[in-house]
Amino acid sequence: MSSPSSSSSSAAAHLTLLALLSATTFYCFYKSRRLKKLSSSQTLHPLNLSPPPPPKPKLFFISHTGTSKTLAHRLFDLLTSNDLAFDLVDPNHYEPEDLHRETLVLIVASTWEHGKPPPSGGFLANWLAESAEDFRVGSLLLSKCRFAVFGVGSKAYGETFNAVAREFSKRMRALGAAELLAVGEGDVDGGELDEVFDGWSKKLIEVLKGGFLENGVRGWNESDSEMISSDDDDDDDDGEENGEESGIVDLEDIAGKAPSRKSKTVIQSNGKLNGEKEMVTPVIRASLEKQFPDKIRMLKPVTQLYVSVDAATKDSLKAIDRPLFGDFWERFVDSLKALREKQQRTVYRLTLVKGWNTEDIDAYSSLFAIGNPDFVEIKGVTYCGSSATSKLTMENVPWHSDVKAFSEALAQKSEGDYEVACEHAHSCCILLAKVDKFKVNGQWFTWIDYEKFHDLVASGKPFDSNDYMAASPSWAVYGAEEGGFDPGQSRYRKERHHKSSH
Ligand SMILES: Cc1cc2nc3c(=O)[nH]c(=O)nc-3n(C[C@H](O)[C@H](O)[C@H](O)COP(=O)(O)O)c2cc1C
Repeated sequence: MSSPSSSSSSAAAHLTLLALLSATTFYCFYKSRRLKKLSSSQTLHPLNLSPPPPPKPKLFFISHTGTSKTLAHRLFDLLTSNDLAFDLVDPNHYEPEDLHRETLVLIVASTWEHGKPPPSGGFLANWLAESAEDFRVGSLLLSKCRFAVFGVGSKAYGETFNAVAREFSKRMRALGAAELLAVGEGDVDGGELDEVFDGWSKKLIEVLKGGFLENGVRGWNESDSEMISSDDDDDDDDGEENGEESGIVDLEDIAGKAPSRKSKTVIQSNGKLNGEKEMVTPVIRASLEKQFPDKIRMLKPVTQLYVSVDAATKDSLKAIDRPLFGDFWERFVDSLKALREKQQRTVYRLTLVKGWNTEDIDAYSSLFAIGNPDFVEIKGVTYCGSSATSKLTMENVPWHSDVKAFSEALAQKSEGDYEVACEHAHSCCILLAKVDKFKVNGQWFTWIDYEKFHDLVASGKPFDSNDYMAASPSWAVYGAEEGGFDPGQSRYRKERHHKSSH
C-alpha cells in the first residue's frame, strides 16, 4: 500500500464536494422537470398541440358468471337513452395506467371467494390497491375522475358482502377521484337485486344529468373537464414557482418514479412522442436501476463506483423500485457481485425511507458479503413535497439521529469489518468504511487523492482502492463537533418557523 498524499487531500475534498454538488444540482433539475412533466402529462399533448379531448366515459363490468355483466349492459342502455355516451369495458382489455386520464368511470363489480374480485377484475383491483398504498403515487393521481360503483354480491357471505365494490370505492377515493354517489349494494340472495340496481341507476342518471355530486359539489360534464385541465396547467406552473415540486430528491428516486411499471408500454413509447411515457426510456431507467451487471464489469476505472441498494429483500426491492425486468433480483445481486471484482473504490448507497426500508438490518448486512464494498453510504431520503406523483410525507423522512442509529447497528452487525467513519449531518448522511483498508494507525483515510488515481490509471498497472486514498479531515470524522461541515465554508441556516425538538 502506498502512503497517503496529504498535500492533495484538501483539493481532493473540494473536488469531491464540487462533484457531489454538481451531480445533486443536475438531478434536482432533472427531477423537478420530470415531476412537472409527469403531472402535466395528464393534460398536455406532445408537440404542444391543442389538448387531447377527454376520453369517453367508461362503464366497467367485473363479472364471473354474468350477473354484473348483465346489469352493466342494462345500465349502458339506460345511459345511452339519456344521451350519455359511455364505453362498456371489460377491464381485461384496459390498461390501468390510463386511468389518470379518465374523467368519468362507473364500475359494476361482483365479489367472490374471500372477498376477492373475479379474475377479470384482479389486475385492475391490484393496481388500484398498490397505487393507493405506494408513497410515490400521489393522492391526486385520479383527481380529474368522477366515479360510482355498484356491487353485486350476497349478504350470505357476511363481512365480505360486496367487499370488492367497497374496496374499489375506497381506493379510487384514496387516489383523489370524486365519488358521485354512495356504493350501490346488490344482494343476489333475496335482496331484490333488480330493484336496488334500478333505483341506484336512476339516482346516478339524475346526478349525471343534474351536474351535481351527491355531496353538493359541482359535477362532471365535458366542458368542465376541459376547464379542469386548463386550471390544472396553471396550478402546475404556480406549483413550480412556489417551489411545491422543486425540492431536492435523491437520484435513486428517479428510477422508481418512471411513469410505467410495464416494460411493454415503456418500450412502445420509446422515441415515438406518443405522450407522457417517453420521459424515462428503458435504457435510462434500467441504468438508473443498476440492472446491467455486465456493463458494470466492462466499466473502465472510475474513482468511485456506486451501486444503489434501495432495499434489502426481493419483495421490498420490487415494491420500491418497480423494476423493469422479471429477473430484477438476480440482476441486482449480480450487480453487487460485479463490484467485488472491481479494483477501484466501491460504494453501496442506501437511501433510507422510514416505514419502507429502515427495519431490516440483518438483510442489509447479508448483502455486504456479496459485493464486499469499500464503503457504505447511508442517507435519509429527502422530502420533495407531496404531489400527483409522490405521497412521500415528512413521516417517511428519517432524522439524522435515525440514520446514525441505523448505521451504527449495521456497523456492529459487520463484526469489525466496517465502522462508522464519517458523517455529513447537514445532508443526513453517514459513511461506513472498511476498517482493514481505510483505517491506518487509528486514522481514517476515506478521502480521494485524485492526482494519484490518474497517475495509477496512466501507469496501466493494476491498483487497488487504498492506493489512492487520502486522510479524512478531522471535521469530517464521525463524532466531530463540525458534524462533517467544512469549517472553511460559510454556513447559511434557514430560518424555521415551526417548533422542532431535533
Ligand atoms: C364461491 C362463491 C363465493 C362468493 N363469495 C362472495 C363474497 O365473499 N361476498 C359477496 O358479497 N358475494 C359472494 N358471492 C356471491 C357472488 O357475488 C354472486 O354469486 C354474484 O351474483 C356473482 O356475480 P357475477 O356473475 O357477476 O360474477 C360468492 C359466490 C360464490 C359462488
